[in-house]
Amino acid sequence: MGDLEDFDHAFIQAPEHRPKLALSDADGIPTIDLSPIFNSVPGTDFPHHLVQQIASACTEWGFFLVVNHGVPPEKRRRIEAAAREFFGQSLEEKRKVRRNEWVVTGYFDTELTKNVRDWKEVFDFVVEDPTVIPASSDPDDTELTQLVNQWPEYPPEFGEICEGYVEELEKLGHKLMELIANSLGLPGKRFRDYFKGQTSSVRLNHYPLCPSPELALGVGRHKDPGVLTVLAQDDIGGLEVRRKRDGAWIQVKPVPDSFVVNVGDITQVWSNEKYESVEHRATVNSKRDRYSIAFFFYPSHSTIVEPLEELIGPQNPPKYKPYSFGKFLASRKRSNFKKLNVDNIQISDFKITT
Ligand SMILES: O=C(O)CCC(=O)C(=O)O
Ligand SMILES: [Fe+2]
Repeated sequence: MGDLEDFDHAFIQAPEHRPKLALSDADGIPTIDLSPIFNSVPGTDFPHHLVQQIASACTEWGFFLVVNHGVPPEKRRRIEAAAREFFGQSLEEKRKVRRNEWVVTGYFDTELTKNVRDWKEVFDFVVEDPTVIPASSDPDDTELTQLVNQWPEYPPEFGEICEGYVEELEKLGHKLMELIANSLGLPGKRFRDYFKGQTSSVRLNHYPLCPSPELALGVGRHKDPGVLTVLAQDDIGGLEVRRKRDGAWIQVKPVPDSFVVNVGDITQVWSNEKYESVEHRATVNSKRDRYSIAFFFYPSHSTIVEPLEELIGPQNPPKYKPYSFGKFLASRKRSNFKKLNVDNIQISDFKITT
């Protein structure tokens, strides 16, 4: 991206999607203190007030911040430093671990979100190495394939640092899902088995300085397709969330040592829309570049995603048809390369319309 001379038209958002000065909502995105979960007796439900906070954050915003989350600060600092070292290299070096048609992990700097280019460069890795997913999106094809990581030579120990971070994020992800389960009136371990053979991944984002931040976005508006996303953002700011109440874009102010959590599309389906996956985007700026690290918590490829049976009934019929998460992933992966001029597969494709 650094080799851009003039402002490339591929990055220009349609006027209605260009970032305006986002509102800040003083009592906006809630901050939730997770310390009670480390003090509660294993095997018992979490304190009622904590579960209540999760329920209202998920219902009203689909987004919340967590503090006292149990992730050791040094593990976060190490991966943040490693990301800076990695992205600080020449494009030639970074492209040595470039994503390609066969290896979907590694470095990538030409992502399109809704067919407009994002002002960013990323490095992706999978949590389970290898990760098993279907070879194709064809429902009759039972062949599987493996996603493997590719690690750069520099900085040294990059792979170990990333793995050390993810180990902690996975623990946090499970805790958050226990809280979400309780908040839906379900037992804490309700979601656990879906993650055996998880397809989770991590994306290191770098948003370079942008000469025309009013025309482009670091990431265009989108929803996350997984169960849950846990984001570490630096102190620059730029993440914006669509407020459910009125559709206004609200900034998520950086809070040191916090993580931003949002529920993804799978949680929307599982909860039969009690919780919704909310649109978000990232703006860029011309003064300071920005970094973030997203942990995408995804279930096993064999998961059939559908509204949970405990949450549906005659008064609350299922709003979605079951779909295979593996086939969904395979279809997304294919569209990354073919760049067909159609939207990615979405959960709305499985919505039951009455
Ligand atoms: O970097 C950010 O603030 C948001 C990133 C994001 O939404 C994503 O990677 O899915
Ligand atoms: Fe996202």
